[in-house]
Amino acid sequence: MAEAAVENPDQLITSTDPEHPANLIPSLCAKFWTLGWVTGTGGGCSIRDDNLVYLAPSGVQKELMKPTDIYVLSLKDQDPAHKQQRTYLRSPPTYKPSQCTPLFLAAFTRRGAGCCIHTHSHWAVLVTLLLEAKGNSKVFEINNIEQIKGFGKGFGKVGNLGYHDTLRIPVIENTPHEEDLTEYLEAAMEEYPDTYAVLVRRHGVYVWGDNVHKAKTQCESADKVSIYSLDYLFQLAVEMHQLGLPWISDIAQIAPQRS
Ligand SMILES: CSC[C@@H](O)[C@@H](O)C(=O)COP(=O)(O)O
Ligand SMILES: [Zn+2]
Repeated sequence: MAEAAVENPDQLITSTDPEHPANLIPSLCAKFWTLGWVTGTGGGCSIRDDNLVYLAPSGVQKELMKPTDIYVLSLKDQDPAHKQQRTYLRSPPTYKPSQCTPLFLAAFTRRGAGCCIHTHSHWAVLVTLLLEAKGNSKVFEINNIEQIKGFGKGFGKVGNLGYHDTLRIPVIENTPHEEDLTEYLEAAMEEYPDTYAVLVRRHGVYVWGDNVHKAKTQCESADKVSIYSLDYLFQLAVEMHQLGLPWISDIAQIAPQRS
């Protein structure tokens, strides 16, 4: 791991602004820990601010991270021919960068995302297990649920999905090493160009948005994605399954009755 020459690397992670990525990543991960989305060392998130990418270290309890633990790299200074040899503008002294780094970078470079969140949410894992039991299905599909309207139609598209539209999230198989997921995540992005998320079987989910707020909370207009909405849908789907209810239904024909 090489480090590029920057006069004062620590300046890159020093700010009193709580919205600065070096402050936001630890506070988001602490919040995600309370939701069960990051557990132990699993899960995490990364933020891109223009050309700068902020990343957590690997193998640390993500909810206990500090701004001084954060890595910073310059996206344009990475050599696409040598993906494994990344150069960092700023590295904490005793860690390695998150194993999720190449997956986060895929969201930034291939989708222009400003934030990518990786959770180990129970609901995400359970959905992938239910799909495994349903013939190892490679896509989660759900329609006719109001919350679907919270999702944009897709990368570069204007507007949101409608109530009767089908939300599709591809599922990739887990690999023993997180980095090895990258090629499958990239292939899923190609196959499902509109998706804002990729489920990883028996592991969790990667979700991205064009900025941190869109990735995390907003859900009311195009090109916005909500990890909260997504986790809500995963939970709903698991509970629908427990009740014997299908995720895809054909109720578009049923018009509301006026008395
Ligand atoms: C419980 S270990 C989990 C890791 O292998 C991985 O899945 C993960 O999400 C976090 O990797 P990390 O390198 O610690 O950022
Ligand atoms: Zn993980």
